[in-house]
Amino acid sequence: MFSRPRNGETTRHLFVGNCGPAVGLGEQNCLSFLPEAGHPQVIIPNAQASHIFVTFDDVATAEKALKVLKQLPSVATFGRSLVVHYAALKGPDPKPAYGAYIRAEDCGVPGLSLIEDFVDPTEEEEILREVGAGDWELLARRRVRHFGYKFEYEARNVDVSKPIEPMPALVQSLMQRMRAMPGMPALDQLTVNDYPLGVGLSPHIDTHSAFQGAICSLSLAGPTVIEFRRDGVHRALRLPARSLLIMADEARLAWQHYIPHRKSDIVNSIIIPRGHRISLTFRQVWGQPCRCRFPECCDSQQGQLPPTRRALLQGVTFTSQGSVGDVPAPTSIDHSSKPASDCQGTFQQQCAFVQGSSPTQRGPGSASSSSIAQSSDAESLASQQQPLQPRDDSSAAPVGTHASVRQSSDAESLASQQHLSQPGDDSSAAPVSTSGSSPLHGAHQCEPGSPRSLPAGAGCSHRSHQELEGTFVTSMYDAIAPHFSATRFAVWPRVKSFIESLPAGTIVADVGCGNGKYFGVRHDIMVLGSDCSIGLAKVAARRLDPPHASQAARVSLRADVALADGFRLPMRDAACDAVLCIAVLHHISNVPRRLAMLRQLLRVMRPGGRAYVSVWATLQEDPAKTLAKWEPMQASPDPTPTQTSTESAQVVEIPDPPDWAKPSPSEACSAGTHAPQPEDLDVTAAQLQGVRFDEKKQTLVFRRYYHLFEEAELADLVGQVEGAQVEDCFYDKSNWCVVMRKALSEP
Ligand SMILES: O=C(O)CCC(=O)C(=O)O
Ligand SMILES: [Fe+2]
Repeated sequence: MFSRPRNGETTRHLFVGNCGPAVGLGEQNCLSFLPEAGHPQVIIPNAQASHIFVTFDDVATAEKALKVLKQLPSVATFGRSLVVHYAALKGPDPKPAYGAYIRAEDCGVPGLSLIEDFVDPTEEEEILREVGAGDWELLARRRVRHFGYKFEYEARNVDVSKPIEPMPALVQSLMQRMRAMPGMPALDQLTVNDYPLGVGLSPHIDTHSAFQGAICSLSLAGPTVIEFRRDGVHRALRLPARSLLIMADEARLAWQHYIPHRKSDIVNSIIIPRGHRISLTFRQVWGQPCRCRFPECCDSQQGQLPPTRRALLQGVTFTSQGSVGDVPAPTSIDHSSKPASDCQGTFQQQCAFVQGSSPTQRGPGSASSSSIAQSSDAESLASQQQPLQPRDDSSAAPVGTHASVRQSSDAESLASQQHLSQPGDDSSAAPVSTSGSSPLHGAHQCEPGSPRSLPAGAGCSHRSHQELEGTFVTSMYDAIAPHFSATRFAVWPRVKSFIESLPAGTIVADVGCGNGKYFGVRHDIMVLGSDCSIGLAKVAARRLDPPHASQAARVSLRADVALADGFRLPMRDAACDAVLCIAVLHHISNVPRRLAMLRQLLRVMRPGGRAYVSVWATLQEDPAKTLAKWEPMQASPDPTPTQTSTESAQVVEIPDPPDWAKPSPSEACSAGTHAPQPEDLDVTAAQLQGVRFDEKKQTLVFRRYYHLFEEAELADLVGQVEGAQVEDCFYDKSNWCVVMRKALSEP
C-alpha cells in the first residue's frame, strides 16, 4: 500500500518505525504523541506490526509532523525513538471514507443488528458446498444464484407468480433459526452473492414492493465492510465471516447499503485484508404496494429512488457452470473484438484532446493541482459527481409518452439516424408522439442552431457541432444512462425552491430531464420532461410507471416524457408556464446553438413565464476534486471567443465495466458462456468513439463534451435573446444559474 518515495519526494504520508502494536504502541498511544494539525489518520498494516503509517491532510502538515516526531522519544512513546520518513502511496488511497464500527448498535442506523458467529466453520463449509454447486448468473463483476424466487436485476423486483428452485436442505434449517427470531418475516427467497476479491456492491435500497420485513445477510468465507447512507450521513459496519447482518425497519427501508469496491478495509486503524466473500441474503417476497412511512424511499409511493446502474441494460446476463471459488474473471476483455482501444487513438489524434491534465493546463477553476486520483469505486464516483449534474442536449426524435415505458423502435432508429447521419443539419423537424391531451402536442417551430461545416484543419473529425454533440454528449449518455442515472438522484435545493415557488397547476417543461429526478418534487404541477438521449428518456419514463406502484402514487405523479432535443421541443408556443434547463446548455458547442436553445425555451413559455437555467462553471468550488477529471480540448470546431480554454471533456469512469466486458475466449469456452458483444447493447461503433478501456483500472472511460461557463457568460447570453430578461443570476455549487423571464409583451 505504501512504499518509500523515489527521489526524496515529500508526501502527506509518513512511515513511523519502532512503533505499532508489536511494541505496545497502538492507535490510541500514537494519537497521543502525533500533532493534531492535519487530522492524522493512523494506519496499522496488521495486528503484529512494528511500524505504522500516518496520513495527513496535506504535505505541509506531514512535514511539520515529521520534524516533531523526529524529536521524540518522550514518555508517550515509552522512551522509544521513532524512525520517521515519508511514504508514497501505491494504488488507491486506503483511507476509508468512514471508520467502520464493530457493533451494529454503535452505528446509529436504527433497525440494524449483527450476530457474530451465527454459523460455525463446519456449517460454513457445508453451506458453501451446498450453494456453490449449480448454475450461476454472471453480473458485471460478481456472480449470483437465487433460490425460492429469482431476483430480476433489471426490474429490481421478483415475479411472485414464478417460484424457482427451493432452498437447499442445510439452508432450510438455517432459515428455521432465523425465522424463530422475534419480528422476522417468513423468509422465502435467497440470493447468493459471490464477490471476488476487491469487488463490492453499488448503493441501493432493496425494492420495498419486492420484499417485506427484515432482510438478513449471512457473510461467509471472507470479511467485508458494509456502508449505509441516508441524507448525507454515512456509517460503516464490519461484517466478519460467519456473521449474520439483520436490516430491519429504518435500516432496511430508508438507508442505502453498499460495499465499496476495494481489497482491504481499515477497522480500528488496522488494515483488514478482504478475501473472496460469499453472502447469503434472505428475504420474504412481497409483490404488493408498500405503505411504509418512508415514502421518499419507496417505489410504491413515488419516492425519488436512484435507479440501479443495471436497470435498462439489455440482454447482458449470461450463465456458467461452476462452483464457489471458481469465479471466471468477468472484467477481462478481449480487445480483438472491440474497437475501444482503437477509438482512443482516433480520439486523441483527430480531436486533439490532451490526454490527462497537467498543472499548466486549464481546467475548472484553473487550479494547479492535478493530483487527485480517479475514483475507482461506485460510491466515491457517485459522491464526487452528485453536485454536478450534466444533462443532455442536441439531436431529436420522439419517444412514446405518458406514464409508461414505451419504447418505440421507430423513435429509436430515428434518433440514431438523426444524430449519427445528419451532420450540420439541425433544422429537420422531429415528429411528435404524444398522449392526446398532453401539451406535448401540436405545432412547434424549429430553431436551427448554427449548422455549418468545420473549417478545414480544425483538427477534429467532426463535421459539425451537431455531430460533435451527438458523439460526445448524446451517445455518451445513451451508453452510460443506467450508471449515470444511478449517480444522479439528489434534488438540488435551489432547483427545488424554484419548483416550489411555482403556483399549483403550473405546466413545467423540463428540458434535458435526464432521469426525471425533478418529476416528483410537486404533485400539483405537470412536468413535461424531454431528453435527447433515449437511454435517459427511458429511465425517466420508467419512473412514471414503476412496478408495484400503488394506484394513488401513479395518479399523483403528473409527468410525461418525450425524446426530443432542446432545439426542437415538441410543444406549442407558450404551452408552458415555466422551464427547467438544468446542466444542458454546457453541452452545446457554440454560441449560436446556445442562443438557439435559449430561444426555444422562451418559445414554449408563456409571456411572464420563468426558466431556471444552470450550467457548469469554470470556477469550481473544489477545483482539486474535479480537475483530474477534465481534459482541455485544444481544437474544437469553429472556436468562438468565449471558448478559449474552456472547452473540456470530462472523463467519466464506469467503475463496474458494463457487461460487454467479457471473459477471455478460453474462459468463455471452458465456462460455456455466451459472451455479450457490443451489439447486444444499444451501443454503436460511433458511440464507442469517446470510450476507451483503461487496462490498469479495468474500467471503461467515457468522455463527454462540456463548455464551461465564465462568470456572467450565461447572463450575457440570455441578455442577447430578444424577449428574455435576466431575473436572477447566481452561483450555486460550481454552477452558474440564471432565472430567465419571458417579457410580458412579445417584442
Ligand atoms: O452481500 C451482502 O451482504 C448484501 C447483498 C445485498 O444487499 C443484496 O443482494 O441486495
Ligand atoms: Fe441489498
